[in-house]
Amino acid sequence: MVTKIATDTPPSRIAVLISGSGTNLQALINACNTPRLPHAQIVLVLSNRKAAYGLTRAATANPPIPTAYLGLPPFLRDNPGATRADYDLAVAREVLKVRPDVLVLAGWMHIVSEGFLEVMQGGRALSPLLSPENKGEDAGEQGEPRVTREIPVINIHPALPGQFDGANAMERGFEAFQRGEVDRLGVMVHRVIAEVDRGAPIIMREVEVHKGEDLKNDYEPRMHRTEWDIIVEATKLVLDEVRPISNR
Ligand SMILES: Nc1nc2c(c(=O)[nH]1)N[C@@H](CN(C=O)c1ccc(C(=O)N[C@@H](CCC(=O)O)C(=O)O)cc1)CN2
Ligand SMILES: NCC(=O)N[C@@H]1O[C@H](COP(=O)([O-])[O-])[C@@H](O)[C@H]1O
Repeated sequence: MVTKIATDTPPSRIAVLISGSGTNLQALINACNTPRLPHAQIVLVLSNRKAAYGLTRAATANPPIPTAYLGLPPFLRDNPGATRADYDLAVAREVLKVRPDVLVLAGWMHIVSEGFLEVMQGGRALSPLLSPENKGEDAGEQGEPRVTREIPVINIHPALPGQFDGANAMERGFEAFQRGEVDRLGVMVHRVIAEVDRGAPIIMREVEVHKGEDLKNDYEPRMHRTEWDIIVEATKLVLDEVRPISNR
């Protein structure tokens, strides 16, 4: 079934946070404006690591995608007295500037604060950056306006719900399987809540794994292929919720 989308409606806007190679970002770039992700545009790629190859993927995309780098250590260095929570609000500020319909965490290796999620949900306004009297407080009228419509935040995580929360989940899962502690592994895209990797799954998929096989040469490539499928499917699902095709 071909989805006819009125050409005068603006495309759906996707912002992506990364920290590394960006193969999941590449999957989104390749899927944009195809039936897998129709009438969609990536409007920002932000990394917390300067050397993230994903920034190059964005800059060399056709057309090039705007990029930004915002690292925690340099932020704290350049803003004496600032906190990690202030850093998260600075990241939120960059995201709000591009008015995304969805925010995708694709290999973003930084745990975001409750304050960050509140801003995305529209439950809190951004205070003028680090304004002493408003540091951390909800500035409301002095600060920038709250988002008028919640920006869903989704994350891809290389484990099944409740299995291996946190960093290095793919490696930890693989080793646990080889030790016989688990009998199935997989990957999920979930909504992001304060509790790491505990947000509601949007899509989860098992990934084939075999005793005695190699992590780098066998399991990891299989995991990535599955990730590239479900990050596109989940992003489309969420965009269809936010901007149903009929409204596009
Ligand atoms: N509040 C949330 N923030 C994030 C979530 C989430 O579910 N809730 N998902 C992560 C992605 N992720 C797992 O999918 C993950 C990423 C990073 C870490 C972590 O321990 N990060 C350390 C730093 C590690 C490093 O720099 O290498 C940290 O943030 O201090 C855990 C889970 C994205 N954010
Ligand atoms: N906990 C979060 C996490 O571990 N995310 C994982 O980081 C990798 C990023 O790859 P990429 O930079 O090639 O997209 C992916 O495997 C993703 O699942």
